[in-house]
Amino acid sequence: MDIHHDEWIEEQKRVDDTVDKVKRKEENLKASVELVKAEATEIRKNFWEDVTVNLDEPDDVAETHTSIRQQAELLSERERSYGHAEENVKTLRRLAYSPYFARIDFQEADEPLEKIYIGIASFINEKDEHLVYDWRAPISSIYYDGVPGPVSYQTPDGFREGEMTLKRQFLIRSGKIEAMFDTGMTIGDEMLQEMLGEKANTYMKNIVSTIQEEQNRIIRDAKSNLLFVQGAAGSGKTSAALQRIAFLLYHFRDSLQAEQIILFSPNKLFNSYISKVLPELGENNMQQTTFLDYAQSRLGPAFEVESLFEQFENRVNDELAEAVWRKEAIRLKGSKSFFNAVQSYAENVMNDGLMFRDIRFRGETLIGKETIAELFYSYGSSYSMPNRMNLVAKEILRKLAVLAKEQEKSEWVEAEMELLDREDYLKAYRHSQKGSKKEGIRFDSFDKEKGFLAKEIVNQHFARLKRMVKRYRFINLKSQYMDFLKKVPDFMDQPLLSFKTEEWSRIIKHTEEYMQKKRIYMEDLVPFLFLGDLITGKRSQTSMKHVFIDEIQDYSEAQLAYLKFLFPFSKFTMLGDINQTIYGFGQQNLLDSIVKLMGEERAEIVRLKKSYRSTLPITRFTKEILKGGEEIELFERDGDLPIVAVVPDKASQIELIAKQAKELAKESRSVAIIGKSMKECEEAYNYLSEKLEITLMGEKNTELTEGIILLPSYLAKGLEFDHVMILNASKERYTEESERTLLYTMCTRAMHHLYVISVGRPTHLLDDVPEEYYELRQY
Ligand SMILES: Nc1ncnc2c1ncn2[C@@H]1O[C@H](COP(=O)(O)OP(=O)(O)OP(=O)(O)O)[C@@H](O)[C@H]1O
Repeated sequence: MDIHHDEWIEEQKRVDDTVDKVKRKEENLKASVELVKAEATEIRKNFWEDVTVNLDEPDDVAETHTSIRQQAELLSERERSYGHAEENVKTLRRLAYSPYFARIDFQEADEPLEKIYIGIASFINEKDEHLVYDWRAPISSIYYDGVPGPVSYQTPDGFREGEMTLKRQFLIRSGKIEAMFDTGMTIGDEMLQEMLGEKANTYMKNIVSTIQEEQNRIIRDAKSNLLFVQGAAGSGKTSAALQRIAFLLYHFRDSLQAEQIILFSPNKLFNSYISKVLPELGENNMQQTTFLDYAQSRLGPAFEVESLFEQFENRVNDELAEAVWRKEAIRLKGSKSFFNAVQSYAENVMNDGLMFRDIRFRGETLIGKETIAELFYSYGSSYSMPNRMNLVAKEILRKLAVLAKEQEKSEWVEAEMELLDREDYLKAYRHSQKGSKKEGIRFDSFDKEKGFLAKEIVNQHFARLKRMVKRYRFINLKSQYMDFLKKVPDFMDQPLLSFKTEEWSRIIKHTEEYMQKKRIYMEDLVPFLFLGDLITGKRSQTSMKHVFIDEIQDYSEAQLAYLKFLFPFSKFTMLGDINQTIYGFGQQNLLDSIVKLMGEERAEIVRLKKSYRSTLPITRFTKEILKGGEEIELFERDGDLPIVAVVPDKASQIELIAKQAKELAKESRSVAIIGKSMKECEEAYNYLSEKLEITLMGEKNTELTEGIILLPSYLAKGLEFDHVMILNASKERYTEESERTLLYTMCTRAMHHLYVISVGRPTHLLDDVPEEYYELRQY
């Protein structure tokens, strides 16, 4: 809709006026930030002068303690308000750049017309008038949900109704209106076109100005315990999830902190890719992790989890014998029945069969595993598991104290005492002074000195044992898990899928061998940790209020069940696309199994069908790679046809990529060459790096690099690039039907240009794509 020139001038005047006020406030705030900063520095500098330190009498010690605490509190209060004020300055700076992106005119019956301007944060003038409303304020919801005409929105005091007489969108940069549209639609396409036509960045941007109606449902849902979003590639799942976090932090600002929200993302690159969205909206980032990292932290140093890289490479490089048996093992160990079997088994061993370790010292058994087992079973099953283990640990520690005493007289202690050098001796001596009320205590007899030193030596050696006991390391979890694997058919509520006994024994053998190397397969991670948690009674994370899981289609049922177990009181938001499965757990009815697993009554399902990331020709092409991709809706954005380039050999592939990538890089800093596996990428890198400036992204990389990058499919998950080139999508390279979703995921990373290169005949997965949807180039 055309907007009259006068009106444009009027609006620009209002922008100028708002920016002016924002800048003035920023200046004032900056001055007070400096003041608070100076105060904090002063307190820190004079910390010890301003506290009363006197340790003569117990009363003085208490007073000193209080004085230090008060001073520390004062300091942290100042530092907090400094941090807070600095955040506000940053928000004001962003508002000065672009104060708002929308205006709606709203009229309630018998009330004057209100002009509501909406931006990334609210801005109030000295007369307490809202010059800008936060996009999350209740009234702003009309902008996202409604079209001009009768509208209503919910406030904490109930519904308000009225008429929206105007809906206007702005694109403002550096205080200048660059574009302005009046729209009769929910969110006008012109604005969206503007946004989507922009170039990719190494960081994701926020979408507050153009949130779509169905995305808004995800963002503003404050009620559901389980919110499940099934959305096509590029439909804005991740974007909506992040805006949702910002919304929740605003809506529940008195009761919800960013640390009480955790997001599980597919890999570390993705973590950094999304890390700026919330800070840009003036919010702190939630906790962010990958399932692997999270699990590794629960596992501790005893085992190292198979990396993302190994997991994928082992499976896709079919020449590895491992690929064959693992597919089935992964399916089984990731099933809910298997997870349930862990629980039944754990209940069973509460009565009999728990495995312990001897507590050994200097090659001898101090407390035998049988003794520990006896001790454990002496506490009946009426004790809760955490209590029972706690009591066992206490009893072991008590026994250790007695044994330590006995050790003091042993020969090895004498021998060590003789070997003590002056340094060690002094250390022991100083230690003897610790906690002593009278300073300057002396070893007044040789025996006393000897006795003391002996005790010190034994204590030092026993400290490690005590630590292990406190961490329940007397439980032999590894053997227990192996025992479980052997007995699992007895605990499953359905037969072991297609396994024959000897096949199952082979899997157990492989698992054991791997664990002997202190490694653990990804599919063993959940059953192993869960078994450990049930046996030790480890607590789950009850304080987490929201758990977000992105790329849910790559989670097994067991992983999901485990997350539910870990976060029993959390609300879950899950985002996924069954068409982007790359690990192939084969969950066809992902949604059904999730709802069943989570057992949620208040479950909400939102489907996002429209794909925004790519140009229309790219989406049309990628949609055809899928069987049953009809559900995906195209967003009208012009662009070139994708190119399928057939080259005769690998050397010509390298030549072509080098040439094309150089061309593309001239107009964009975001060019990605995506290979199926890392092995393939490394191979290409060896040649390409001689011809052009290129970065190979590996598992260790935690940040996306600008320019031309080379990365394997599983690291490209969730990311997007202006231009994408797919490495060798040939008939030989993509043979299996199950790789359809993998190829789809890779191709859908492209925003503006897509090149699929094939050495020889392209994969059959492209057979159904109509010829007119791409340009075929034979080299
Ligand atoms: N309402 C919107 N306004 C502007 N841009 C949008 C909107 N929704 C999505 N986008 C853009 O579309 C692209 C894809 O979004 P996003 O990565 O959130 O999708 P996704 O569903 O998580 O994708 P995938 O599953 O393929 O990883 C991003 O560039 C995002 O900025």
